[in-house]
Amino acid sequence: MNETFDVVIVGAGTAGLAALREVTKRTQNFILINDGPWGTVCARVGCMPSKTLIEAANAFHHRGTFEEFGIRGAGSLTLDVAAALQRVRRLRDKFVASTLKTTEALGQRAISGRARLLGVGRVEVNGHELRARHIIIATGSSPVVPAPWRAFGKRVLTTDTLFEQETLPSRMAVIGLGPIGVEMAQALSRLGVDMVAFGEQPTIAGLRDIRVNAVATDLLKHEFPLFLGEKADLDTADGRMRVRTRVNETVVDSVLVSLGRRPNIDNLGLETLGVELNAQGLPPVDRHTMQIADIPVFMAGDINEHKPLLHEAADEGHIAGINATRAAPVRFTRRTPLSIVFSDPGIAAVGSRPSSLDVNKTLMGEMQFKHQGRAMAGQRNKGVLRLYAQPETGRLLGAEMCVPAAEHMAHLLALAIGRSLTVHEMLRMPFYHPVLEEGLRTALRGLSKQLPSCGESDLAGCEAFDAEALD
Ligand SMILES: Cc1cc2nc3c(=O)[nH]c(=O)nc-3n(C[C@H](O)[C@H](O)[C@H](O)COP(=O)(O)OP(=O)(O)OC[C@H]3O[C@@H](n4cnc5c(N)ncnc54)[C@H](O)[C@@H]3O)c2cc1C
Ligand SMILES: NC(=O)c1ccc[n+]([C@@H]2O[C@H](COP(=O)([O-])OP(=O)(O)OC[C@H]3O[C@@H](n4cnc5c(N)ncnc54)[C@H](O)[C@@H]3O)[C@@H](O)[C@H]2O)c1
Repeated sequence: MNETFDVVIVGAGTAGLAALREVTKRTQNFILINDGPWGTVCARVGCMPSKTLIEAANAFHHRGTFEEFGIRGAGSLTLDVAAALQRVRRLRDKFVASTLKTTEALGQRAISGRARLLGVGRVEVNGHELRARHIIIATGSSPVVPAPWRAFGKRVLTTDTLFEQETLPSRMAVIGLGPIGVEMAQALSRLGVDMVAFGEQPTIAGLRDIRVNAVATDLLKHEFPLFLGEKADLDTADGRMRVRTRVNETVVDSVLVSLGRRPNIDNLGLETLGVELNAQGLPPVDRHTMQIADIPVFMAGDINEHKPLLHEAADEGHIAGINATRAAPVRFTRRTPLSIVFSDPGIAAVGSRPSSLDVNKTLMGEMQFKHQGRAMAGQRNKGVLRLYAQPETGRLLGAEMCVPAAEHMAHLLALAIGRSLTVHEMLRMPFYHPVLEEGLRTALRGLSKQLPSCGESDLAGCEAFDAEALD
């Protein structure tokens, strides 16, 4: 191929597909290159199969609430693990098929192969050199597995292999308690695996608020042993796999390694771009344009390590796709930070993180869900929600939580924070009764008490009854 393409997109994950959508609106002179299976990490081995497995685990786990509801016979319910895993793969295949529709229609403009950059405007794939006016790099990330651990073969699982299992081992360890470790350790435990989990940090699931972290870790510890604050390593004891920390050791059949993910940059040729690379081997990327330095190369999605989340990858592909087809890049305002971990209760963080706020200059509001009426009715009365606000203006800055319906609460708060709403403006919103959001209102009222009071004719000043049935 001697022609020069307007755009070459490297990587057909969520970021690459979002870029493709924008590029195809502006030019048909493009190439999309993908190494390995098509269908995106999200649909194949990420968000979707993990959430499908979690749903099965939670459905079975809820039998533990039946007796209290007066439903008898829960003790005789059994789980067909193989069938649950088959369902994960069946749905996974549908999810993957839905992502393939766009790329299958591309014909020769979609190339399977491992791309390597040869310089600005030059990409090599399958032994051929392609020329491009603009390049979008969206090669994603892969699970970190320490080299010595690979010697354990199939006994070491990652989320790349977990959903392919026909059945589950009896005893497992999860090592690494970021979002993936927490979600999978709880799900596997609820599916009947004898679980033990290890995290190097004192916090789990990316939480920064130590009060929320304390509640979240305590809730998980009721389900399986959790060892925090120590790095774990693997070795062998009498031919069996052993997980060791400085203070603990335990023998398991298998390990799910969730130590984090590293950008797919091996042999990608980033060094040929003529820009300085950081210690991780990554170039500087402007998160408002997705451009690398001032060269016609863009980098979107998990590869750039900004925020390895699906909606951020999609936004970054969108930005890169538009900017790779323009003479001068447009600067985009990024969205309010939002992350959700699909544990039960859910864990979420919105807006400014407590670690970035001056605690002496920030108001804190808190709600413990133990006494929240609607949560009690559904046997979901666990967890804590914490809100942060600016004292001078009463503006809501951020929130962290481990509460029932965290995913919905977090979206409501993201809207409020994105619109710069104040505590009193939020308290003017109607709160239906009885809903879990009344717990959010209690936390807002806690903040309101620390602010100058609103006028007598203002419904934001309507106070709590301090009664489980009414708040
Ligand atoms: C288990 C798990 C659960 C998750 N759950 C959630 C969740 O609930 N919510 C959420 O927001 N996020 C979640 N994520 C994160 C989310 O899946 C990612 O942020 C997102 O998929 C990243 O998309 P991407 O386009 O950057 O990369 P990918 O989808 O990984 O796409 C990159 C593509 O580039 C290809 N490639 C790599 N190198 C080359 C090369 N040299 N040449 C050509 N092609 C190449 C890869 O093979 C791949 O096909 C989860 C991730 C995992 C692993
Ligand atoms: N619900 C979601 O949004 C969701 C779900 C899953 C994944 N993701 C995305 O995928 C990314 C990767 O997730 P992750 O959980 O694998 O990575 P992570 O980097 O968030 O967490 C990995 C954890 O493993 C710990 N660790 C590393 N080495 C260790 C050792 N030897 N012993 C014990 N602990 C060790 C680290 O300290 C860290 O806390 C996340 O950052 C997230 O953006 C999102």
